[in-house]
Amino acid sequence: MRYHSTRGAAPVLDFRGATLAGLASDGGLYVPESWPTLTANQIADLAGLSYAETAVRIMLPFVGDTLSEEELRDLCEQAYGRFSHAAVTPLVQLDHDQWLLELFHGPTLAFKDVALQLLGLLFEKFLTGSTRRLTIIGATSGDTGSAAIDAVAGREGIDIFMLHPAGRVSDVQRRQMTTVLAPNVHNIAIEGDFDQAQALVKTMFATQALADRFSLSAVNSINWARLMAQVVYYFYAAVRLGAPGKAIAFSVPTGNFGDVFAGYVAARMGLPVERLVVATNVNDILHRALSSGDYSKGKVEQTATPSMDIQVSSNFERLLFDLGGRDGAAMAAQMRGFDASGAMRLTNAQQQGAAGLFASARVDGNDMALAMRWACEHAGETIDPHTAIALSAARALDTTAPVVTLATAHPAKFRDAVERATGLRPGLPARVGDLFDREERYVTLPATLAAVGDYVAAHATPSA
Ligand SMILES: Cc1ncc(COP(=O)(O)O)c(C=O)c1O
Ligand SMILES: N[C@@H](CCOP(=O)(O)O)C(=O)O
Repeated sequence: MRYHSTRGAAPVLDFRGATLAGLASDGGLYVPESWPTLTANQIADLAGLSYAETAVRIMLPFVGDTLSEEELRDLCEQAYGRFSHAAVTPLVQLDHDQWLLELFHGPTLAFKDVALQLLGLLFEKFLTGSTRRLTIIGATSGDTGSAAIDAVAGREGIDIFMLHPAGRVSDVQRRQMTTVLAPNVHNIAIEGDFDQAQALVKTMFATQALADRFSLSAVNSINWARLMAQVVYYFYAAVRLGAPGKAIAFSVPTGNFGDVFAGYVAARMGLPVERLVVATNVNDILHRALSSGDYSKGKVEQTATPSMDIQVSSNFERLLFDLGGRDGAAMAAQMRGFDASGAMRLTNAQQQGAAGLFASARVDGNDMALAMRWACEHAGETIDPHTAIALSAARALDTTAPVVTLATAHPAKFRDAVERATGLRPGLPARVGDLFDREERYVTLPATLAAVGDYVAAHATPSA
């Protein structure tokens, strides 16, 4: 399998190259040259397989010849062996047609572990026997940071620099990052919001002085391997609910558009997906884009769902590229316009293409709290605020298909918000039980390339 940049001007790479590069050198995002498809029989054959084996079947075509099937199986078994639930991503029934897909049974209690546990192992595998070192630069609104740090802490040949917006992540989220004291882990609180952190990461990739000296890589969902691993759970859940004989709808709490784009990939691969609901909080740029074609930035509002306090959704570019006829030059021009003005209009092809599969909803704090209370009172489930945003949208969806809400974080990560809405304060699971007794280490820096770039240059190890 070959990977092309959405902006058409970066080298075409294989899976290993795209994984190690993270972001394409022209500022675009790598996408597979075509979507592999599964027949109805191949989808039916997934029934009863373990999560790790399902992952091998779904990911093998994307990996191409960069790993053998046995090597991929070994990595999947290691990655998903660290989850605390035997089903890895279990389904929980809430109502006759409403389901939760619990994605938070990994080491850091959010859906990011599903992909990042595997990505850490892929980095290690691809670096074995090479003198190349990786300098990973990432931005987090709370969950990617801890999952990425857990996946690479202490690994040979890797330094990780993780930028989070100071004061805008929950205490549990911050401590899950800043109490990891391995020497290759560098936490930076930036004086700004997530969009500024993400923009800084992309600017550092484009800064020659850094790119020439360090082999930069990404752990955010700009890295294709992240999304590839997330496609798996759409198949795993849908097959358990009757696919390929039945179409399933998914409601996805959305910020950077990575998780829901993985659902789009599953649909392109042949999974019968009735609808993908893009559920946003009041930072609703994606809801406006999908409902009216207006993709224009507003100011980032701070909410009880901090991981979704995002206005610029990196992976939306992948969708627009695919729906717009895969024209790299046109995509580059559209993104240049957006970077310059903070706004763009979707083309007719992009808007109509999206309308065939996606629905969207903007859910405010009040409806989020109502959904949390409904889950508690109706089904005895305590859910986190991000999941509640998607559940609220799922319950409003007009469909006869089963609706699966992606439960993206453990409620204990957002204990204050859960308590405010339901009166219940979730306890921290045993695996992170001593979080508040651990020492923290991080620096706080202004959100400028000069400050953060200098810090990275001073603390990273140059690549051989
Ligand atoms: C708990 C939680 N839910 C939802 C999201 C949004 O997912 P995405 O950025 O893939 O759209 C995030 C952040 O990525 C998150 O941490
Ligand atoms: N919500 C994310 C933001 C980064 O998203 P990613 O999926 O692109 O890594 C977070 O929690 O950090």
